[in-house]
Amino acid sequence: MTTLHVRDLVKDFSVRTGLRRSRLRAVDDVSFSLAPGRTVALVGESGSGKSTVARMIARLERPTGGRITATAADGTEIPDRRYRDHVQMVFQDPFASLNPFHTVEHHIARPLKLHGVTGTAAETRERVEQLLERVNLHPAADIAQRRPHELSGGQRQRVAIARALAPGARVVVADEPVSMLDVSIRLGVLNLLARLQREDDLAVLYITHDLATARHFSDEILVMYRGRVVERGAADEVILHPRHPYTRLLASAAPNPDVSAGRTELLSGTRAVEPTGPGAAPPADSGCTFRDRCPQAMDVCSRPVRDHAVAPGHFAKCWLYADGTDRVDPAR
Ligand SMILES: Nc1ncnc2c1ncn2[C@@H]1O[C@H](COP(=O)(O)OP(=O)(O)OP(=O)(O)O)[C@@H](O)[C@H]1O
Repeated sequence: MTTLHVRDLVKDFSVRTGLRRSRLRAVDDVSFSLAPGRTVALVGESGSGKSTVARMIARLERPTGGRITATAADGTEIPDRRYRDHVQMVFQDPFASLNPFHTVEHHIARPLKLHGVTGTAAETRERVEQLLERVNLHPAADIAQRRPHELSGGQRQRVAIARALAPGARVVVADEPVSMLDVSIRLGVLNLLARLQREDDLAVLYITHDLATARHFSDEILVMYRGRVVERGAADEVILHPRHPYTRLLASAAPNPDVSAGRTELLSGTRAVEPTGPGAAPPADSGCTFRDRCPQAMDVCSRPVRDHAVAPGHFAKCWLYADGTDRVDPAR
């Protein structure tokens, strides 16, 4: 059992605008925990900082500030050298994440050997086949000898998932794991992740644009806008009763997220309300980052805003709720 703790995470990038260099705060003071058996969804439009959070968790980017730690069931911190045994990533693009020159077996055997999971060649081969069976790739012995171009996108993503599990990972960060796949196979891959999570009690961070699958596959949702988590709470609560004006805008731009309404709607995804580009984020601590687009902006919104409780376990980083009441939805 491994729990991931993300505390006060900040990432600044240096960006060139013409001849000048400026600082872009891509991730601004983000904190959350990923507990065993739980899925947290990180949602938001393009450029909100979701992938940067994922890349820092996967240690592909170094944080400018804050801390990411993993702890074992007894609360002791996992040492740096063992962090990658516990925390693994599934990337968006199954075509780019597998090396076209290597077989499936090579891709999965490598982490098994690197992380000391298996010793002999026979052991490794057996474990590779077990992992392929677990992700429903049959016949495993045959799939193991194929190269990525001989597999469909969905099969490749299953290989990527098997590879992530190979070191015995307990925390899986899935960054838009189905957005590049054919709509008809997305649900199968998400259901696979959900099953593996249940079986192994994994902690999963599911990064997506899609509010419908975020609601269906996660326990908790964090909504990011321009680097900040602007709303967080239980998945149903955030989707059915969004409080931050940005979440409301996202929800209104999304197809009906009622999962029972049917598979087509569940899979159709949300469109970005408006892409945010480099340099779009105002300087840190200069008030609400959404105020220039917010239909309910007030003078006070230029002042730094903290999380305000809007319901038990449900928070919005919004001045509308500063006095503890919901001025927008008084019925609740
Ligand atoms: N290496 C980099 N150098 C400079 N700016 C970067 C770099 N990586 C990301 N950014 C910027 O940081 C911001 C957040 O990007 P990020 O990719 O994390 O967003 P995202 O929410 O994951 O978007 P998408 O859904 O499109 O992947 C964007 O403005 C992006 O242009």
